[in-house]
Amino acid sequence: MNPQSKSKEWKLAPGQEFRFEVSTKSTITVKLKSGLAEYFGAELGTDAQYTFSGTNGAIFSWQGCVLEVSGECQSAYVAEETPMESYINVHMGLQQLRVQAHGEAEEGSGVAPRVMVVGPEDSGKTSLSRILLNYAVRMEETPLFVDLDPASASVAVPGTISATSIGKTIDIQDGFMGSMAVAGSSADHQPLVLQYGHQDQMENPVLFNLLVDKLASSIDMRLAADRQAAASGIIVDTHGSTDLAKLGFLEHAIKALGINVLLVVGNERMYSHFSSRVPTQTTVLKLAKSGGTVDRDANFRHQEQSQAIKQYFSGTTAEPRMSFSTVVNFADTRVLRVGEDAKAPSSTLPLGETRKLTDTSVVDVEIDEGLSHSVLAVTDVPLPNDVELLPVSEDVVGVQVLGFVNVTKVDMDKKRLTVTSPVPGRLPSNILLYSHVKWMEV
Ligand SMILES: Nc1ncnc2c1ncn2[C@@H]1O[C@H](COP(=O)(O)OP(=O)(O)OP(=O)(O)O)[C@@H](O)[C@H]1O
Repeated sequence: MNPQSKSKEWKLAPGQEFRFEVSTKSTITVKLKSGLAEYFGAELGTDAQYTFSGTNGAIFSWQGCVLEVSGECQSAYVAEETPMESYINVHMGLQQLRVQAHGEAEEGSGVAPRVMVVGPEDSGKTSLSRILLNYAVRMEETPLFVDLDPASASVAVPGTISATSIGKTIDIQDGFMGSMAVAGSSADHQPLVLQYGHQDQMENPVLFNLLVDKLASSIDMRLAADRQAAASGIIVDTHGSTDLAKLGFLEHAIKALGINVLLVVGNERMYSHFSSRVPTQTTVLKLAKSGGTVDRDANFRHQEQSQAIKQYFSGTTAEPRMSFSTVVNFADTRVLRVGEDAKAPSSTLPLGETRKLTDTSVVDVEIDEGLSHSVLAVTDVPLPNDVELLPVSEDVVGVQVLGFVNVTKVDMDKKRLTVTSPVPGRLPSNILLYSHVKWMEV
């Protein structure tokens, strides 16, 4: 531990990095006094000051700089060794592909980089994705960020997968969600978000892979309509695991998303595994893990997830947002869930009835207190003419999510639900998609 309570100057020589850990109970402020520096690839402004709380981070300088840091860090030090040279080399290789793809975009024949970052937990995959996206944006590219990690969804709430066009560097303080808040409501920049409803792919592997396929075809459609954006390529962040059972999800996604560059961070075994399994057109590169990455325990991860959901409903430090309460009658609302009852043992079925449900069947969720604090997805799925019928699974599975609501009250006497939403007014549809993710404002 190296507690830093007072304001202190940190001098970085070229190629050095200031690493810090700040608990959720304290806040630090960082100012760039002189020179140039970047936070996971996004340049720090000279007049700006940045605050961090409940975060581990690193400020790197290619040219050298002086930083002024005030507040208490759990740990703070300057590192001389970083993998940034190898990361910028990867960026330059990707940028060459983009330049060729832009040149050929008119004919539509350029092969843009479709990059996936894989590796163990806490190996720095999200940080590397962020660096590569920021470097691309600084070259005036508009890459698509694809987040396939439902446990620590960066762009939306946990339990989802998404694809987002990155048109400006990722917000230094507030991360991907901060960038989303600023991106506003321009349709082309709206993230494509699909509700999975679990944080672990193993909960419903069939559904997870199906959602990846649906996301991949939505991405293809979006990029087919914008060849310049297509030439900027995609960068895919993934869940961290070396578990063989989970590598199959990555192999599936590599094929579905047409990945042509696979970056394996900090794991020889995964590198060897994928080298012999990816399609021939996919280049597999091995990259070192940064010595700065911090192993987060379950408690820290839980706090980060709560923080992400809070950010969704209440905005970011830079752009706080109001949330609005809406009351809906049970009778006017359907909460649908995909697949789970398929796991009920056959013995629980009525005599003579055979199982008809599959992992992607749509089932009604009974509205009762069990829904309290649930984070439900808002859709525009139409209700069938006969209200007794369930919407067909094609309408529900992989449908683009419009937003989320948080169930704050279930009134069983009055048969009413109170939900909060970052958007005022009535819900666009009375069909909500269930998730196991729960959250309560504290
Ligand atoms: N160079 C660095 N210096 C200090 N902290 C860092 C550095 N690189 C990454 N971190 C921190 O280490 C933690 C793990 O990094 P990151 O989230 O990028 O890993 P990951 O592999 O994506 O994790 P996951 O297991 O969730 O997939 C994060 O808190 C991140 O902010």
